Amino acid sequence: MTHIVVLATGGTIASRTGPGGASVAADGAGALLEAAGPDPSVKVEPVDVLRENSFNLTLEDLASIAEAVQAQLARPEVDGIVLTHGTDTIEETAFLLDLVHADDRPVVLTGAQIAPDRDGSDGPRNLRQAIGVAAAPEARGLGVLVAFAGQLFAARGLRKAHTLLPQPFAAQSGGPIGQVLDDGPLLTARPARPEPLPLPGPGFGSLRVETLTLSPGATPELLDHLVAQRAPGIVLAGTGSGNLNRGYLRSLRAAVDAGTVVALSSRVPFGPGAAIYGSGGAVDAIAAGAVPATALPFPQTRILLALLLSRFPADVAADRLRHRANREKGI
Ligand SMILES: NC(=O)C[C@H](N)C(=O)O
Repeated sequence: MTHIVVLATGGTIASRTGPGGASVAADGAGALLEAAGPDPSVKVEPVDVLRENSFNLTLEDLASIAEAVQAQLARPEVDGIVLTHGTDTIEETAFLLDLVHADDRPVVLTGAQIAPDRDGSDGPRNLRQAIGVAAAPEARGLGVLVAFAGQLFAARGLRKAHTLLPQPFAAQSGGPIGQVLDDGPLLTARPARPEPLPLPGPGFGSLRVETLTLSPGATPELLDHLVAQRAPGIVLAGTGSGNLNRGYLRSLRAAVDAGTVVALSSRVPFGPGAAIYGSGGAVDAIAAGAVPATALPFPQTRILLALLLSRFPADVAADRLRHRANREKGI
């Protein structure tokens, strides 16, 4: 019988209302499976990894989740993995798992927008559907996926695009790769996937890789501060297709000279970055030494940069980032 492991990490799918009325992660994998109901065609094994709302997760937690997934994939009897997770940062965890995934067996993330003790909870159905995807032969070889509200997304390019709607997710470019029906996935696309990277290095959990978002009047003082603190990596979420402003350029040059890897991304949720503008825009930022990351959303650019910096010296990490985060290079 197909054997699926369900790893639980918390999130709204596991949250219960506390005495003050606020929702907090509480349920473990066993309770989630009980709520989802039995599927006689699949053997499902519950495993608890963490019990956190995903806004509390650290890079160290993400590394632990990656290790937990690897430990399950090391078991030949396991056919697929489901990971339950808060929706706030599912795009980061799913992407990290996808970057290091070197296996045909599916890893499918899911969660909920409405907690199990609130009216209309979507968790049990999402979990049942995610198990159906993880058990489906056609999901093999697709890497790490997110099954949510009847749709299936590739991890790469995923965005949480709505705070509260039952379907909070969207793809940065394109759309979902299929639907999730109650009897399994209906695929309409196959995600292109680059070669897997090594698992996070020992320093990953404590790496200071920060994101700065550009906006009218934004000053480079926070960038200067991070460089003074010796942050090894910074992601700039520029306006539009990845623009800074004239006042940022000098600090950016100083950051790059100090050995900080600065990735240039965009604060816009959809569409690729592009080097079009001078006068403080992306053309000048790249000339000043920022590494363009045009084909990834900025939260995922940060995860890729942190993973690379945990494994390679800064110059190699910058080079790899350039090759892996730009659509001109294929993916
Ligand atoms: N819907 C959710 O899961 C959101 C929740 N705040 C979390 O990410 O843990």
